[in-house]
Amino acid sequence: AVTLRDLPAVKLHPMWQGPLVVPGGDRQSPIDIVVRKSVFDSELKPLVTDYDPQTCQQIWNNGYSFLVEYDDTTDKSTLKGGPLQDKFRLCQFHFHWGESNAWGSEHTVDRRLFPAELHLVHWNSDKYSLFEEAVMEDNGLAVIGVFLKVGRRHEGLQKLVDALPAIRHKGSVVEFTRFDPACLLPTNTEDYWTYHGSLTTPPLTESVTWIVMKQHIEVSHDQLAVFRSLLFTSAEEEVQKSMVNNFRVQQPLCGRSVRSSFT
Ligand SMILES: NS(=O)(=O)c1ccc2oc(=S)[nH]c2c1
Ligand SMILES: [Zn+2]
Repeated sequence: AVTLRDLPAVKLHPMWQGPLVVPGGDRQSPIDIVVRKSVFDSELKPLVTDYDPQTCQQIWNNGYSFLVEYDDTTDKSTLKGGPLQDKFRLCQFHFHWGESNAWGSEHTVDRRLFPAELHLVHWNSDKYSLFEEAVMEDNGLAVIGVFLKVGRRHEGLQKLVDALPAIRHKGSVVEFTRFDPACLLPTNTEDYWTYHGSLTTPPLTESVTWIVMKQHIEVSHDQLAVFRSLLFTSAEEEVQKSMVNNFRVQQPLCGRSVRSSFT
Protein backbone atom coordinates (compact mmCIF):
# COMPACT_ATOMS: atom_id res chain seq x y z
CA ALA A 1 0.00 0.00 0.00
CA VAL A 2 1.05 3.56 -0.58
CA THR A 3 2.02 5.45 2.54
CA LEU A 4 2.36 9.19 3.01
CA ARG A 5 6.15 8.86 2.86
CA ASP A 6 5.91 7.31 -0.64
CA LEU A 7 3.89 10.23 -1.95
CA PRO A 8 5.65 12.08 -4.74
CA ALA A 9 6.12 15.73 -3.88
CA VAL A 10 2.43 16.46 -4.09
CA LYS A 11 1.88 20.15 -4.83
CA LEU A 12 -0.61 21.19 -2.16
CA HIS A 13 -3.13 23.97 -2.62
CA PRO A 14 -1.91 27.23 -0.98
CA MET A 15 -4.50 26.67 1.75
CA TRP A 16 -2.76 23.54 2.98
CA GLN A 17 0.75 24.90 2.48
CA GLY A 18 -0.07 27.24 5.33
CA PRO A 19 0.22 26.64 9.05
CA LEU A 20 1.29 23.02 9.04
CA VAL A 21 1.19 23.12 12.84
CA VAL A 22 -1.00 25.63 14.67
CA PRO A 23 1.08 27.58 17.22
CA GLY A 24 0.33 26.03 20.62
CA GLY A 25 -1.89 23.42 18.95
CA ASP A 26 -1.62 20.13 20.82
CA ARG A 27 -4.80 18.47 19.51
CA GLN A 28 -4.66 19.02 15.76
CA SER A 29 -6.16 16.85 13.00
CA PRO A 30 -5.82 14.74 10.90
CA ILE A 31 -3.69 11.97 12.42
CA ASP A 32 -2.55 8.44 11.61
CA ILE A 33 -4.61 5.94 13.64
CA VAL A 34 -2.18 3.30 14.93
CA VAL A 35 -4.57 0.38 15.47
CA ARG A 36 -2.43 -1.52 17.96
CA LYS A 37 -2.06 1.65 20.09
CA SER A 38 -5.80 2.41 20.17
CA VAL A 39 -7.49 1.67 23.50
CA PHE A 40 -10.74 -0.35 23.58
CA ASP A 41 -13.40 1.48 25.65
CA SER A 42 -16.46 -0.68 26.48
CA GLU A 43 -18.38 2.47 27.46
CA LEU A 44 -18.44 3.62 23.80
CA LYS A 45 -21.94 3.17 22.36
CA PRO A 46 -23.13 2.68 18.77
CA LEU A 47 -23.74 5.91 16.87
CA VAL A 48 -27.37 7.05 16.76
CA THR A 49 -28.05 9.16 13.67
CA ASP A 50 -31.49 10.54 12.93
CA TYR A 51 -31.27 12.49 9.66
CA ASP A 52 -34.29 14.09 7.93
CA PRO A 53 -33.64 14.34 4.15
CA GLN A 54 -36.12 17.27 4.06
CA THR A 55 -33.52 19.42 5.83
CA CYS A 56 -31.13 19.15 2.85
CA GLN A 57 -30.89 22.60 1.23
CA GLN A 58 -27.99 23.20 -1.17
CA ILE A 59 -24.68 22.04 -2.55
CA TRP A 60 -21.86 24.49 -3.20
CA ASN A 61 -18.18 24.83 -4.05
CA ASN A 62 -16.41 26.81 -1.33
CA GLY A 63 -13.01 26.72 -3.03
CA TYR A 64 -11.68 23.96 -0.73
CA SER A 65 -14.24 21.16 -1.23
CA PHE A 66 -17.93 20.94 -2.09
CA LEU A 67 -20.40 21.13 0.79
CA VAL A 68 -23.93 19.71 1.05
CA GLU A 69 -25.63 21.98 3.58
CA TYR A 70 -28.55 21.17 5.88
CA ASP A 71 -31.04 23.39 7.70
CA ASP A 72 -29.65 23.33 11.24
CA THR A 73 -32.14 25.79 12.76
CA THR A 74 -33.98 22.90 14.49
CA ASP A 75 -33.05 19.48 15.86
CA LYS A 76 -34.33 17.65 12.75
CA SER A 77 -31.10 15.94 11.69
CA THR A 78 -29.12 14.82 14.70
CA LEU A 79 -26.28 12.62 15.95
CA LYS A 80 -26.05 11.23 19.46
CA GLY A 81 -24.60 8.17 21.20
CA GLY A 82 -21.11 6.98 20.30
CA PRO A 83 -18.62 8.86 22.50
CA LEU A 84 -21.00 11.82 22.81
CA GLN A 85 -22.85 12.98 25.95
CA ASP A 86 -24.90 15.64 24.13
CA LYS A 87 -27.08 15.86 21.01
CA PHE A 88 -25.37 17.25 17.91
CA ARG A 89 -27.03 18.83 14.85
CA LEU A 90 -25.94 18.01 11.29
CA CYS A 91 -24.93 21.19 9.45
CA GLN A 92 -23.02 19.93 6.39
CA PHE A 93 -21.01 17.16 4.83
CA HIS A 94 -18.07 17.34 2.42
CA PHE A 95 -15.16 15.25 1.16
CA HIS A 96 -11.36 15.33 0.76
CA TRP A 97 -9.70 13.49 -2.13
CA GLY A 98 -6.49 13.08 -4.15
CA GLU A 99 -5.47 13.56 -7.77
CA SER A 100 -5.07 9.77 -7.98
CA ASN A 101 -6.74 6.83 -6.26
CA ALA A 102 -3.49 6.18 -4.38
CA TRP A 103 -4.12 8.92 -1.81
CA GLY A 104 -6.62 11.59 -0.76
CA SER A 105 -7.86 10.78 2.75
CA GLU A 106 -6.91 13.00 5.72
CA HIS A 107 -6.82 10.28 8.37
CA THR A 108 -4.93 7.05 7.76
CA VAL A 109 -5.11 3.66 9.49
CA ASP A 110 -1.66 2.19 10.20
CA ARG A 111 -0.42 4.60 7.52
CA ARG A 112 -2.90 3.19 4.98
CA LEU A 113 -4.20 5.92 2.70
CA PHE A 114 -7.64 5.90 1.09
CA PRO A 115 -8.57 7.71 -2.13
CA ALA A 116 -11.05 9.95 -0.31
CA GLU A 117 -12.69 10.70 3.04
CA LEU A 118 -16.23 11.91 3.87
CA HIS A 119 -16.79 14.30 6.79
CA LEU A 120 -20.28 14.67 8.30
CA VAL A 121 -20.14 17.82 10.43
CA HIS A 122 -22.38 18.29 13.51
CA TRP A 123 -22.43 20.89 16.31
CA ASN A 124 -23.50 20.59 19.96
CA SER A 125 -27.05 21.96 20.07
CA ASP A 126 -27.49 21.09 23.76
CA LYS A 127 -24.82 23.65 24.67
CA TYR A 128 -24.72 26.19 21.83
CA SER A 129 -27.24 27.92 19.56
CA LEU A 130 -25.11 28.39 16.44
CA PHE A 131 -22.39 26.48 14.57
CA GLU A 132 -20.26 29.65 14.65
CA GLU A 133 -20.36 29.56 18.47
CA ALA A 134 -19.77 25.82 18.80
CA VAL A 135 -16.78 25.86 16.43
CA MET A 136 -14.83 27.86 19.04
CA GLU A 137 -15.63 25.56 21.97
CA ASP A 138 -13.92 22.50 23.43
CA ASN A 139 -16.68 19.98 22.74
CA GLY A 140 -18.52 22.06 20.20
CA LEU A 141 -18.31 19.79 17.14
CA ALA A 142 -18.57 16.12 16.26
CA VAL A 143 -17.35 15.02 12.83
CA ILE A 144 -17.92 11.51 11.48
CA GLY A 145 -15.14 10.45 9.09
CA VAL A 146 -15.86 7.70 6.54
CA PHE A 147 -13.16 6.33 4.23
CA LEU A 148 -13.97 5.84 0.55
CA LYS A 149 -12.51 2.99 -1.49
CA VAL A 150 -12.76 2.58 -5.29
CA GLY A 151 -14.98 -0.34 -6.25
CA ARG A 152 -18.69 -0.74 -6.92
CA ARG A 153 -20.70 2.30 -7.94
CA HIS A 154 -22.44 3.93 -4.95
CA GLU A 155 -26.09 4.38 -6.03
CA GLY A 156 -26.90 6.88 -3.26
CA LEU A 157 -23.89 9.05 -4.17
CA GLN A 158 -24.88 9.35 -7.83
CA LYS A 159 -27.51 12.09 -7.19
CA LEU A 160 -24.73 14.16 -5.64
CA VAL A 161 -22.24 13.34 -8.43
CA ASP A 162 -24.82 14.48 -11.02
CA ALA A 163 -25.05 17.87 -9.31
CA LEU A 164 -21.29 18.58 -9.38
CA PRO A 165 -20.96 19.89 -12.98
CA ALA A 166 -23.29 22.75 -11.97
CA ILE A 167 -20.87 23.86 -9.22
CA ARG A 168 -17.53 23.45 -11.03
CA HIS A 169 -16.25 26.87 -9.96
CA LYS A 170 -15.50 28.28 -6.50
CA GLY A 171 -18.52 30.20 -5.22
CA SER A 172 -21.16 28.39 -7.29
CA VAL A 173 -24.21 27.01 -5.47
CA VAL A 174 -27.28 25.07 -6.58
CA GLU A 175 -30.40 23.90 -4.77
CA PHE A 176 -30.05 20.32 -3.57
CA THR A 177 -32.94 18.70 -1.70
CA ARG A 178 -34.17 15.44 -0.22
CA PHE A 179 -30.77 13.82 0.13
CA ASP A 180 -30.44 11.35 3.01
CA PRO A 181 -26.82 11.42 4.26
CA ALA A 182 -27.42 8.14 6.12
CA CYS A 183 -26.99 6.41 2.72
CA LEU A 184 -23.30 7.41 2.87
CA LEU A 185 -22.67 5.67 6.20
CA PRO A 186 -21.19 2.16 6.22
CA THR A 187 -23.52 -0.69 7.24
CA ASN A 188 -21.51 -1.13 10.46
CA THR A 189 -21.85 2.03 12.57
CA GLU A 190 -20.78 0.28 15.81
CA ASP A 191 -17.07 0.03 15.03
CA TYR A 192 -15.16 3.32 15.09
CA TRP A 193 -12.14 5.10 16.53
CA THR A 194 -12.61 8.37 18.43
CA TYR A 195 -10.21 11.08 19.60
CA HIS A 196 -10.20 14.80 20.41
CA GLY A 197 -8.90 16.92 17.54
CA SER A 198 -9.46 19.95 15.36
CA LEU A 199 -10.87 21.24 12.12
CA THR A 200 -8.55 20.26 9.27
CA THR A 201 -9.09 23.56 7.45
CA PRO A 202 -8.89 27.11 8.82
CA PRO A 203 -9.69 28.18 11.49
CA LEU A 204 -8.22 24.77 12.63
CA THR A 205 -9.95 25.23 16.00
CA GLU A 206 -9.57 22.39 18.54
CA SER A 207 -13.28 21.80 19.01
CA VAL A 208 -13.85 18.43 17.33
CA THR A 209 -14.70 15.03 18.74
CA TRP A 210 -13.61 12.88 15.80
CA ILE A 211 -15.47 9.63 15.08
CA VAL A 212 -13.65 7.69 12.32
CA MET A 213 -15.59 4.67 11.05
CA LYS A 214 -13.70 1.38 10.77
CA GLN A 215 -15.71 0.21 7.75
CA HIS A 216 -15.27 2.12 4.50
CA ILE A 217 -17.83 2.71 1.75
CA GLU A 218 -17.22 1.95 -1.95
CA VAL A 219 -17.64 4.39 -4.84
CA SER A 220 -16.77 3.81 -8.50
CA HIS A 221 -13.67 5.13 -10.25
CA ASP A 222 -15.92 7.26 -12.51
CA GLN A 223 -17.80 8.77 -9.54
CA LEU A 224 -14.52 9.82 -7.93
CA ALA A 225 -13.30 11.21 -11.28
CA VAL A 226 -16.21 13.68 -11.21
CA PHE A 227 -14.97 15.01 -7.82
CA ARG A 228 -11.68 15.80 -9.59
CA SER A 229 -13.51 17.73 -12.32
CA LEU A 230 -14.29 20.45 -9.76
CA LEU A 231 -12.11 23.55 -9.65
CA PHE A 232 -10.48 25.45 -6.75
CA THR A 233 -10.81 28.60 -8.83
CA SER A 234 -13.73 30.89 -9.63
CA ALA A 235 -15.05 31.43 -13.17
CA GLU A 236 -13.30 34.83 -13.44
CA GLU A 237 -9.78 33.55 -12.69
CA GLU A 238 -7.70 33.12 -15.83
CA VAL A 239 -5.82 30.04 -14.64
CA GLN A 240 -8.18 27.21 -13.61
CA LYS A 241 -6.91 24.77 -10.97
CA SER A 242 -8.39 21.27 -10.52
CA MET A 243 -9.79 20.63 -7.06
CA VAL A 244 -7.60 17.70 -6.00
CA ASN A 245 -5.34 16.88 -3.01
CA ASN A 246 -7.54 19.03 -0.74
CA PHE A 247 -6.32 17.23 2.39
CA ARG A 248 -4.22 18.56 5.26
CA VAL A 249 -0.87 17.00 6.20
CA GLN A 250 -0.99 14.82 9.30
CA GLN A 251 -0.42 16.35 12.72
CA PRO A 252 1.49 15.22 15.83
CA LEU A 253 -0.49 13.08 18.28
CA CYS A 254 1.01 15.02 21.25
CA GLY A 255 0.30 12.19 23.68
CA ARG A 256 -3.37 11.83 22.79
CA SER A 257 -4.91 8.38 22.96
CA VAL A 258 -7.29 7.08 20.32
CA ARG A 259 -10.12 4.95 21.72
CA SER A 260 -11.83 2.16 19.81
CA SER A 261 -15.41 0.95 20.21
CA PHE A 262 -14.37 -2.57 19.20
CA THR A 263 -11.67 -5.08 20.06
N1 LIG B 1 -12.52 19.19 7.43
S1 LIG B 1 -13.31 19.31 8.80
O1 LIG B 1 -12.34 19.28 9.89
O2 LIG B 1 -14.34 18.29 8.86
C1 LIG B 1 -14.13 20.84 8.92
C2 LIG B 1 -15.46 20.85 9.36
C3 LIG B 1 -16.16 22.05 9.51
C4 LIG B 1 -15.49 23.23 9.20
O3 LIG B 1 -15.93 24.50 9.26
C5 LIG B 1 -14.90 25.26 8.89
S2 LIG B 1 -15.02 26.94 8.90
N2 LIG B 1 -13.80 24.53 8.56
C6 LIG B 1 -14.18 23.22 8.77
C7 LIG B 1 -13.46 22.02 8.64
ZN1 LIG C 1 -13.20 17.80 6.18
